This record gives sequence, structure tokens and C-alpha cells, in this order.
Amino acid sequence: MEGIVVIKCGGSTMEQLPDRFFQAIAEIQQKGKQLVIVHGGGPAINSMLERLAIPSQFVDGLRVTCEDTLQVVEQVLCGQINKWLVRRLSEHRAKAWGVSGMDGGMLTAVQTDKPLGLVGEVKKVDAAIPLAILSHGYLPVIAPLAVGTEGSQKYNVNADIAAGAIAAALGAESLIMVTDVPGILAPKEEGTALIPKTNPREIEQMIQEGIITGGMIPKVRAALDALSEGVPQVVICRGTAEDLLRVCQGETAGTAIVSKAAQVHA
Ligand SMILES: Nc1ncnc2c1ncn2[C@@H]1O[C@H](COP(=O)(O)OP(=O)(O)O)[C@@H](O)[C@H]1O
Ligand SMILES: CC(=O)N[C@@H](CCC(=O)OP(=O)(O)O)C(=O)O
Repeated sequence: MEGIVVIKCGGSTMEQLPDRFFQAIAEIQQKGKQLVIVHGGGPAINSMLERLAIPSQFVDGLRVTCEDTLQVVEQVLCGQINKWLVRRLSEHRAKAWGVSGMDGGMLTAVQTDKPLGLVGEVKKVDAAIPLAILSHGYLPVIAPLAVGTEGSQKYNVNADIAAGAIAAALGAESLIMVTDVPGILAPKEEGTALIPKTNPREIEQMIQEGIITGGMIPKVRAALDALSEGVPQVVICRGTAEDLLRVCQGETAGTAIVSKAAQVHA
């Protein structure tokens, strides 16, 4: 059986993903690669909160989440984005099955000790659920919510962090983080340049220096965690069919640089 590739689709880019991106997913699936999608939806949550006059607040790229916010997060991620993605994939003949991390207790989390409210840190991933979906020939599409260890509480989990934990639990050969930038960017003499290869020490330094900010912070931290938990490759790239096909064909394996994607090495 072919290896597993986890694709994290960021909310930043979701609505701009071209038909070709979804066609590429269908092609890759038809060739036998086992794909798992974990999705975000930060901008759609922000819009809904704004409509409801609930303020949005982030600390290091993570949303401060009260009960009201959590209700909106669940409605938008599980009810809106998850079903939209499944429809979009199905339109292009990919076989997709939408779930949330709460279904079957796939993701178990504890409340973070940071002052973020109902934000969960993933403690356990039950790989049996995505594996069961894959075994029926479907691609799991996972919304990043988690249940507490007692099973009654629910938590908001950043989608990058959920994707990293799921990739590690599934023993994925690759984690592809699809976003609205081609990778980690840093200031250069003229404008910014893509950092093709980096390591944990440099990443922490870039966070301290304010080069990596906002939503890129959980992304790089999740990438490093996934690498240290045995995922061989994490690629941050834009949502183009070309990048996706290249990475899924293993063309970036063992190389430090791909034209539009930055590979993060532990
Ligand atoms: N050093 C950096 N390199 C690239 N992007 C960065 C960097 N620091 C902060 N960012 C921001 O991170 C954003 C991507 O994170 P985010 O908005 O959470 O995307 P997604 O919804 O795809 O997870 C970029 O659009 C950019 O504004
Ligand atoms: C705790 C936390 O920050 N959860 C995120 C979950 C969605 C997400 O991660 O979406 P993106 O991938 O588009 O950023 C949030 O509430 O926005």
C-alpha cells in the first residue's frame, strides 16, 4: 500500500484554491496515494465573529477562545468549511469523507496552560478513525476540534498543530502545509526572500526577532514537532497543483530547496 501524505489546507488560501488543485488531489488519490486533509478556516471564523460582534484576539497565532467563540469555531469549521471542502473535492471526483477531530474521539486534548481559554493541546491522536476512512478508499477531511480527556469538553485546536500531530500518528511520509505564502520569508536587502532550509534554533531566533509572526508561528512549531516525531518531510507551500504533484511524487525528498516551497529540516 502507498504511503500517507497529510495536506493541511490553510484558511488563508482556501477560497483561492484553483480547480486544478482539487483535480490534482483526485489524480493522486486515483494513483493509490493515501491522502488526509486537515483544514483551517481562520478568516471565515473571523468574519462570522465580526458579524456577531464578538471580538477576535490572537496570541502568537493562536485564537483566544471563550465559550461563544468556540461555538462559532465549531459551526464554521465543522458546518461550513468541512462540508464545502468535501463538496469541492467530490466535484473533481476525489472520494472525500468529512469529520472533525471530535468524531470518535480522534483528537484528545487538554486545555493549554497559556491564557487562551478553550484552546486545546493535542495529547492523543486515535489513528484508527482516519485509517478506517482510508481503508474504504476515502480521503478523510478533518476539522481541527478536539475532545477533552473526559470526553465532555471540546477544544479549539490550531489546524497546523492538529495536522502535525495527525501526520506523526499516521506515520505519514510527508506533511504539506498549503498556505498563502511560498514558505518562510525573511527580509533581505531588497524586499523579502524565501528561506529554503532552516533548523529549530534559527526558527526560534526568527520568532524572537519578529521575522516569523502571527499564523506562521504555529505552522513552523508544528512542522518542527512533526519532524521530531518522525515525519520525514514537511513542506510549506502555496496551493498550486504543480507544487502538490511535485511533493507527492517525492521530488523534494532529500533536497533542501524546491522552487516555490521551503523545506524545514529538524
Ligand atoms: N516569516 C514569515 N514568512 C511567511 N509568512 C509569515 C511570516 N511571518 C508571518 N507570516 C504570516 O503568516 C501567514 C500564514 O499564516 P496563516 O495566515 O495562519 O495561514 P493559514 O491560514 O494558511 O494557516 C502569512 O500570510 C504571513 O502573513
Ligand atoms: C486555536 C486556534 O487558533 N484555532 C484556529 C483553528 C482554525 C485554524 O487554525 O485556521 P487556519 O489554518 O486558517 O489558521 C482558529 O480558531 O482560527
